[in-house]
Amino acid sequence: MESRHQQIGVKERVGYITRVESFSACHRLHNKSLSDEENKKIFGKCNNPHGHGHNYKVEVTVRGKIDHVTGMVMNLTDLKRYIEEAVMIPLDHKNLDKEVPYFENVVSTTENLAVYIWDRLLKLLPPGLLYEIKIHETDKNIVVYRGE
Ligand SMILES: Nc1nc2c(c(=O)[nH]1)N=C([C@H](O)[C@H](O)COP(=O)(O)OP(=O)(O)OP(=O)(O)O)CN2
Ligand SMILES: [Zn+2]
Repeated sequence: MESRHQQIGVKERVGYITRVESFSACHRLHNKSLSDEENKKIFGKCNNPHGHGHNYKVEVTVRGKIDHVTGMVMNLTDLKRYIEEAVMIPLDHKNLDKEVPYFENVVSTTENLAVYIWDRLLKLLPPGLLYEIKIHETDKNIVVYRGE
């Protein structure tokens, strides 16, 4: 069904808005179902038993219609609250493998971190808005996940 604005010929426009947050965490790349030798071979220095840390930067992008009344896809203040709940509270200053139950049996790669964040945000955001999670693990290592 056409909205009132479509009926009177006002063009519907779609926008993408992004909120960026940073958090610090430590981890170790290790798969419990593999031997120590296999883990060492696959993950190399990142399998060091004492772990290592990152200052992760997360970019959360939502996509949706720009509302004619508010001028917004969604209020960035609301997005900030959702990211606080889905990302900052569970992950900031945490040992991912030991303090985040999800990673007990899931290797804490940045790909899996992006899936974790996607799944948590999907439960909080209004339906159909979440578009992309981009994580900068380092300045050189960047992962994108779009829910596929
Ligand atoms: N596909 C993936 N590969 C790797 C991941 C990952 O999450 N997904 N993670 C790591 C390590 O966690 C590691 O911290 C990255 O190390 P490194 O490549 O050494 O990081 P830098 O780019 O900062 O190092 P430079 O020495 O400056 O190149 C490994 N692989
Ligand atoms: Zn790492």
